[in-house]
Amino acid sequence: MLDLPVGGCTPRKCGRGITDAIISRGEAERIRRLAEKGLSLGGSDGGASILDLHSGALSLGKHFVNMYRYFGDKVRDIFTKEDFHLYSELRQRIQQKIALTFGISSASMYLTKPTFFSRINSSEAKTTHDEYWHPHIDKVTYGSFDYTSLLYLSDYTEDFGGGRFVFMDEGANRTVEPRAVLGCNGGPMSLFPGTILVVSGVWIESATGLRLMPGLPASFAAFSDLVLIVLPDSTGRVSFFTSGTENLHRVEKVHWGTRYAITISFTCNPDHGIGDPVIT
Ligand SMILES: O=C(O)CCC(=O)C(=O)O
Ligand SMILES: [Fe+2]
Repeated sequence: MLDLPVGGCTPRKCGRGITDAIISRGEAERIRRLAEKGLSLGGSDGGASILDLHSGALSLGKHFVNMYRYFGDKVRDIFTKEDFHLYSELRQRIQQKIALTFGISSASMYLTKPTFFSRINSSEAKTTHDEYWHPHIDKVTYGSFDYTSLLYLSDYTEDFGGGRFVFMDEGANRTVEPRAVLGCNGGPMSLFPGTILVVSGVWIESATGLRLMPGLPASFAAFSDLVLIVLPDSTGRVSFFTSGTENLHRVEKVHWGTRYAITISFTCNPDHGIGDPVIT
């Protein structure tokens, strides 16, 4: 295995990308069923539940349990080896896509924690864990992240309303000292042509080339060149970005229905790396 220093991984250019071309709808639906099975064992009393196959963390009421300990053999009955194999396969594909886009070595990035499924509905928040809508910077919130990816597992307007992902560029520019920029060594921000291009909308890479994201208002470009609102027609879509202050973001409140996604995160620091989950 190629063992590059962090120099081959740490973002030199900050950026964002979005693609529908690496994970099929069918694969996304299969992985959503895995999430549904796992989350059916628990679930938050409020609107936001998580399931982390790595640590076993599962929302339950107002708390979390380790589902591997709490449910024991029952967990082994509901997840199959194929489920875990698919999870690992999709993770690898996303990792390779990020490496290719940012010009780094896939072997120099490591999966890190937390990497988790999220299920959000419109129930009222019961604890702060249910408050998923706050603007945040992943590297600040989670520490080890260098690259964040989000795999969407349900469809905006079909399965749920509200719940769009929003990059908050103006806020980031206002509140962040240049010196405090994390993660991209002060380098420029890239919106990758061929992956994402914000001129009069958001262009998404698909199996047949580029296509304009459906469902955005014609007035979208008037917002700002850099504020992206990512979601419509989303099952199987992967959004990925550098995790520093350049990518301050939030999720709108979900108004109806249920929204599934998975946050898959990568670090350049091998000490913070984690392995794929295994069924024991
Ligand atoms: O689900 C999303 O669209 C974003 C989730 C997020 O921001 C996070 O997990 O840090
Ligand atoms: Fe985030």
